[in-house]
Amino acid sequence: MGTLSKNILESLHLGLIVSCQALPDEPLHGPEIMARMAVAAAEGGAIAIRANGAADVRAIKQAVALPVIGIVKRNYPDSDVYITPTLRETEELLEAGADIIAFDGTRQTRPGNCTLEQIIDLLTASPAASMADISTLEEALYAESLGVSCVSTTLSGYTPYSRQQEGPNLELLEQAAQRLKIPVIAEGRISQPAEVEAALDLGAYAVVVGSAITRPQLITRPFAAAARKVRMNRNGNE
Ligand SMILES: CC(=O)N[C@H](C=O)[C@@H](O)[C@H](O)[C@H](O)COP(=O)(O)O
Repeated sequence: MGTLSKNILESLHLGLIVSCQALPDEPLHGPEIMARMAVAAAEGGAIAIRANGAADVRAIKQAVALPVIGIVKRNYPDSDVYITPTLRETEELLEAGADIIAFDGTRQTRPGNCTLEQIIDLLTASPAASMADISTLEEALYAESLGVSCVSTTLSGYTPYSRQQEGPNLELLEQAAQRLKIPVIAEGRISQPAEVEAALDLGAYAVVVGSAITRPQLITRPFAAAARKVRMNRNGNE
């Protein structure tokens, strides 16, 4: 890792990273909207932004003076791996100027003949830092052995063999933080400020929060459900 990417990684320490992502089927899809979302996150105190797609990465880098962690979500017919699955997506993010590039760090089969090792080798030779999105402790240890800059617990609950649970997998986070020498980022299903604090106390280098801050269609649901509950109770009692 070069000095620049080392400094960027260090700037994340004990901070909140906000994931600003909206897929094509989501109401807030589009680089301009995601750039405004990133400005709002920066105003709120985020120290870095995680973003999907080269266009969003470019727009966000123009809008805020924060490091950007880039991914490209792309589905291929021959693989379940969809977060920066091949060298093609990795190159798109390098061209877009992502400071840190995150990718599926599991050992699942990738599209084409691409391997995890190839992606990490490309990033190691690049100016960007690398972040392996893992779902188990074994994957975290393996990614570290391949020379990644950091790992993130992003994929816990999203691979068929990892622990499936509603909230964040803080146990995986704690174990990885104890065993690895590189930074371990907490990411996935963190929805309360107290969980951010808990993750940092358990050894997280930094914490990523996405949906709980940047997906208003999901944030609305529990409020609407609370109103619906009252409505149903009242109607039932009338
Ligand atoms: C599994 C997967 O595809 N995770 C994606 C990775 O970038 C995003 O959809 C998540 O929003 C992000 O990881 C943050 O997590 P949460 O939105 O739960 O705070």
